[in-house]
Amino acid sequence: MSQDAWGLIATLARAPEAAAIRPLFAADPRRAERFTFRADGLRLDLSKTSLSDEVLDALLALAAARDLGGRRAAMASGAHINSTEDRAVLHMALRGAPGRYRDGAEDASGAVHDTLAAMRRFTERVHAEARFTDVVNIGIGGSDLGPQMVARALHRHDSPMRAHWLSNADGHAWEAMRHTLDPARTLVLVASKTFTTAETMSNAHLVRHWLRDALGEAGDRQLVALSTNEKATAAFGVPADQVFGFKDWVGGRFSLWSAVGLSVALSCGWPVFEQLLAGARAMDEHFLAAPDRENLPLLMALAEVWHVDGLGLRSRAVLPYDERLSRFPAHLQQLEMESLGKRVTVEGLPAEHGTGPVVFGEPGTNAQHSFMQLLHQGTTPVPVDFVLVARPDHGFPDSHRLLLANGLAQAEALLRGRDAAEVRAEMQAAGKSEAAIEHLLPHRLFPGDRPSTTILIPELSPFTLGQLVALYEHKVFCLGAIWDVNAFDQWGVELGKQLATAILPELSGGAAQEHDPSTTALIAELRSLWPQP
Ligand SMILES: O=P(O)(O)OC[C@H]1O[C@](O)(CO)[C@@H](O)[C@@H]1O
Repeated sequence: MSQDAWGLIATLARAPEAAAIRPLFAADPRRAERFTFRADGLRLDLSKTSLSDEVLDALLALAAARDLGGRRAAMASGAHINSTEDRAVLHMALRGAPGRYRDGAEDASGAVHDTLAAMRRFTERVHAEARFTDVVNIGIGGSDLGPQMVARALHRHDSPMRAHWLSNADGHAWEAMRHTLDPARTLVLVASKTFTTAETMSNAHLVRHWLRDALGEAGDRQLVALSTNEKATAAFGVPADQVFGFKDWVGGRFSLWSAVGLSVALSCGWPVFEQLLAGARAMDEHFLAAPDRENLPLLMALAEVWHVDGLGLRSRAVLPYDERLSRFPAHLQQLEMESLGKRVTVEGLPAEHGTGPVVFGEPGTNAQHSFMQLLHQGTTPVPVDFVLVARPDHGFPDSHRLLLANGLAQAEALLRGRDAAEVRAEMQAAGKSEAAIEHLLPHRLFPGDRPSTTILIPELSPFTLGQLVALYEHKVFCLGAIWDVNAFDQWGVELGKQLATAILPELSGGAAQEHDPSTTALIAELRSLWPQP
């Protein structure tokens, strides 16, 4: 059944005009309206893609053939859909009402609400005491990217605390940061689901040492752990009442809503964190209840299937036109590529279809002055997600108009392109000679018909950011279901970790191990350039 649906998509994609967008607008004056979808004030415009009614019907049939609805219900019911780790996938329970989601016999959201209450008490006490001005979050991957992205987006000049992010194993990061901090006024969060991640534990040791140097053993009172591994947090010396836990059914890249979000609550305030959860909850309810044809995460996923599998476009750019969302592309890189960068199906067979594309991005307008050249005139189209925010939170309306005009213009330019007649007329009007026109013409043409999606939110609030992030989380779920890959494991990160552990002693003078000749030579040269005792 799903083979037929894939077959139809392949047939539609082979049509000569399959990638064309402008003819679709020409044929349907209502296209913009008909391919725009909404959920609680968030607007998703898919009209600037080559999705036609026929293509969308075929994609919806594929989703049905893949039992998208049944798989979604399985996730919400706490079934162990993360089959390679034998775990449920219940990040929706982190923002659900008590009683809404179950983990076997347990009320999953109930347990979450106990932790939330403890996080709230802790946050409010820290703010009331006003002893700490700064919070350092030590973590990497999902224990850094999500909360960092959110806190950077929602922090204001009058927010309760400053936040700092220590993720890279590179000691230069801590070297640069420590001079900006007063140990007596700094709270340190060690965020790690496993509490074994090498980079995080290395940084945690550096920072604990710094606290103890300045404050003696009392420095440990300033350590807070956000982890599922209580034993390891105790062994590290974190006071038990400063450990905030979560369950193994929270994947790292989906964990910003859990205790891992404590840095958001501390730096931005508890009401901000609560509203963030409320926004995500609204998107969850939309995802669970909206019909397929109006279901925003599913529709975004279907557009991606069309681009990747139908049109062979293996990358996608994310351009938030809002400086506060500067880390949003980085968060999506992990969310999407760690989830969907898989080459075998859930059953372990070779994937028959293209899976996760390369995701990259930068905020606009900066992106326009770096990689947009390739998107406009490179040989392969790169679909773009534009994120626009209607109302700014500053008093510089001219800046905001300039920003929005650019975001809209980029999407328009990708779609309409620029043909020879237009370029020629422009150059003639500028007084160029015919020879110059002929010389420059090919360089100044834009093919157009390059797809983009525009997400418009009325303002960047904790609620709308919660909606936005959950929208992408559910899109990832849908793609995992359609491509038949486990979107919730990440075995691909293991090999490098193991090899690094083996190489480590060699860099401190240990016996040479067996490697490929290139690695052996590099280790030897490093040892001679930076000899270790
Ligand atoms: O929270 P932890 O256990 O330190 O893991 C950090 C990150 O490492 C990974 O396991 C692999 O990169 C991510 O999935 C995770 O977010």
